Amino acid sequence: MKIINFNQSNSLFNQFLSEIRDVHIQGDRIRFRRNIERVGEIMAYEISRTLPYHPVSVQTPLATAVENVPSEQPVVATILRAGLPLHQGFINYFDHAENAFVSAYRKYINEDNFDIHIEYIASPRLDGKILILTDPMLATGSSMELAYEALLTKGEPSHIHIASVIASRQAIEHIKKVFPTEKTTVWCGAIDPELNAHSYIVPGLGDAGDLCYGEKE
Ligand SMILES: O=P(O)(O)OC[C@H]1O[C@H](OP(=O)(O)OP(=O)(O)O)[C@H](O)[C@@H]1O
Ligand SMILES: O=c1cc[nH]c(=O)[nH]1
Ligand SMILES: [Mg+2]
Repeated sequence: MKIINFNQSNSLFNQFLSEIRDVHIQGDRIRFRRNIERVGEIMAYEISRTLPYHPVSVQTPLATAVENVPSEQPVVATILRAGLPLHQGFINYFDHAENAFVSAYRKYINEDNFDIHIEYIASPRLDGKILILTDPMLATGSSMELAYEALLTKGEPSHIHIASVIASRQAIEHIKKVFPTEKTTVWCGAIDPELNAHSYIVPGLGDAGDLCYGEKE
């Protein structure tokens, strides 16, 4: 399985990620969402380099130009609700993509233990298509695993790109076990070392859904 960690090279991406993490900046909700969207835009651009391309002739006002354009458009899928700004970033660039949505949330049994509930899925057929699964946080990796399981009821994608802002080391190990190695690529902004007792990523960024949209009860 190919794992691409944006933290390992220097670019503007790191500026966006540092603002996303920064407790003194992330409270500016519109900036937080927009920074996550910008991460999605950069990741979409990088993933676009891996697509198949073919040449097309374009009529300019003066003559004909030949340009290479993608031969296939991906299906961009996200996990509600924290995935929405990342998803928006992807479709800002993949503007011809199909879209899929899955809801997943942690239902706490007690302070430290929870089950993940999937209740909603809206997706096109996925057979033979390139699937991009977006979620800003890969903590245990279970939401991503269960969302993928739910999406498989819509067909087998030809390739799966998992895109997340911050992953834990544990989630990366989990993803390696439960996704098909030969056709999965993971793109993440950083791989953090730990999970705390509530299975939050440390240092992480806090609660991505709440930072985007406010607390839920
Ligand atoms: O890897 P995991 O351990 O499954 O945790 C990651 C999940 O947690 C967050 O969503 P959350 O459950 O907080 O829902 P929300 O988007 O409604 O805030 C995040 O967006 C992931 O979906
Ligand atoms: O660190 C984490 C883990 C799960 N969900 C979040 O929003 N943050
Ligand atoms: Mg949340």
